[in-house]
Amino acid sequence: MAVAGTGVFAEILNGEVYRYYADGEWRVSGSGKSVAIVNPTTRQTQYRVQACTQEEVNKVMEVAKVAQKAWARTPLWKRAELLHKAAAILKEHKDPIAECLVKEIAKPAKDAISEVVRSGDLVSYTAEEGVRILGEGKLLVSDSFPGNERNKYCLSSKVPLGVVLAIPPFNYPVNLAVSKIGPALIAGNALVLKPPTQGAVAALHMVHCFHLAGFPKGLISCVTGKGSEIGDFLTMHPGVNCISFTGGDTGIAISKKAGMVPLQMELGGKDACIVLEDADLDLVAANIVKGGFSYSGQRCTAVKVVLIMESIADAMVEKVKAKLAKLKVGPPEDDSDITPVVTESSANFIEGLVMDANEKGATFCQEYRREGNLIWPLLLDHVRPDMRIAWEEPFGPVLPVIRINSVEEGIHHCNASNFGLQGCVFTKDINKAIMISDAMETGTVQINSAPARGPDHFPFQGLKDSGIGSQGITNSINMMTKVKSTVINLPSPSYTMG
Ligand SMILES: NC(=O)C1=CN([C@@H]2O[C@H](COP(=O)(O)OP(=O)(O)OC[C@H]3O[C@@H](n4cnc5c(N)ncnc54)[C@H](OP(=O)(O)O)[C@@H]3O)[C@@H](O)[C@H]2O)C=CC1
Ligand SMILES: O=C(O)[C@H](O)COP(=O)(O)O
Repeated sequence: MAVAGTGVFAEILNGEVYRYYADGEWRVSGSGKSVAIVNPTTRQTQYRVQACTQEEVNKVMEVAKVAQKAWARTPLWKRAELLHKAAAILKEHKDPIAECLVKEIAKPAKDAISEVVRSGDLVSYTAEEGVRILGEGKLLVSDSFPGNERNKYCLSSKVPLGVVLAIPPFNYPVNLAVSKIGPALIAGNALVLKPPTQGAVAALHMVHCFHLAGFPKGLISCVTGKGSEIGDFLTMHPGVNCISFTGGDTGIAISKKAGMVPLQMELGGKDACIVLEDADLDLVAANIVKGGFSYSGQRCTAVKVVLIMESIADAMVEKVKAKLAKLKVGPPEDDSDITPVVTESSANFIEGLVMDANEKGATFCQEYRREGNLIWPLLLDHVRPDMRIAWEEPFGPVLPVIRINSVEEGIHHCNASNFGLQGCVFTKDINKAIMISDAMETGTVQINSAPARGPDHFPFQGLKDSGIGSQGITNSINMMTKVKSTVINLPSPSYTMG
């Protein structure tokens, strides 16, 4: 397994501390401080990154603004060419980047590799999509509006915003970074990345792939440091023209602090899985286990509450229990299905929800078991709305089952949530499925499959507290542009072929 910080990546490491990236160079912060990244499995410090200063952020923003002007004059095909290069380098070096994901966020080795490959594919698709949708504009003629002659032509096109600030979360520090970086760059913007602390080194390796591809100096920067320390300075910086954020309710706070800039927010979720009496229970069980427990439930699109008709609940619970018993629990290096959650505080939060459910009488389908940050998969049955886990997002391998006696009850619970990211419904009746999908107040509804963001060109959006705007490659590109109109005024009306 290629080692992080070696080979082509050697220059990003300065002794024990990874450098930050600014003005086309790998640098050591003047703060003289660094941030520890604790391996969730060993609970020992694995890596360290720079704690960048506000002065360094100011410099990065200044340089980004200048670089962006030159970049906006770079032909679309050249922008796309560089993105394809970066994608290829990313995939070529998937092993050391995947190793960082294993060590920083305890992502199972196989999932870590697929995150990097998926990211390369996302960057390439973005390059192609950007050339298509940014290569065309709109022509409007004045006489389509009542009272006008055809003496005005309006040419409108999509132009860059300026400097995009990208802030991805720990659970996809590469994929949810490039899902912002690619669209920003193809649209002609500069990009400042603030990676999550847990996942920062994987992100720095990813940034180096863009550096190796030959992007202009200063166009891409990556500043590291705790979000709680440097985050507000970044999101309220006057040099920022757009913020693309993925994470928890931090995003809600950011949306209240940010200036007059476009916001793309992908936040938490409480994705409901509604199961009707005619559902294929083997399909349901497989999707509940995959959807609820992949990456130990640390996915915003994870199944977070099962709303199942009472008459089939016992049978479904038995099937899920049998599958959960077969999951491998252990370190990410061994490709375990269930690995330690990302931090001790996360594990403590999950435990709090479990204890609350226990005090209020939920049925434990397995013994609750935790060793350090490792929590064994747990299905809680007969969960009631007075239990915190009915509403809160554990972001861990714990799944509540609420038994319902009507579809309306299921839809009501789904819509009573403050979240509105995704949901899913299992039934053989497609008419019912469509009606339920229409009734669920979520950005996406999956019919007969667990929620998922991928494939990455699908629109992906959260309603209510789950987000602002829409991701997915095309929507992200469009969101990172604004419209410019140029109106040609003719001396007199002119009608072609007239
Ligand atoms: N909708 C979606 O697609 C996703 C949603 N999520 C949600 O995020 C949560 C877990 O992810 P997690 O990474 O812990 O989320 P957080 O909101 O804690 O962090 C997300 C990012 O924001 C940064 N950050 C923290 N504080 C600030 C601040 N004041 N200003 C600017 N940036 C800041 C973090 O940096 P640092 O790490 O240094 O604190 C990190 O890079 C869950 O609620 C989950 O549902 C997660 C992934 C995807
Ligand atoms: O942030 C997340 O958790 C991701 O958006 C989920 O992506 P996935 O559904 O493709 O795992």
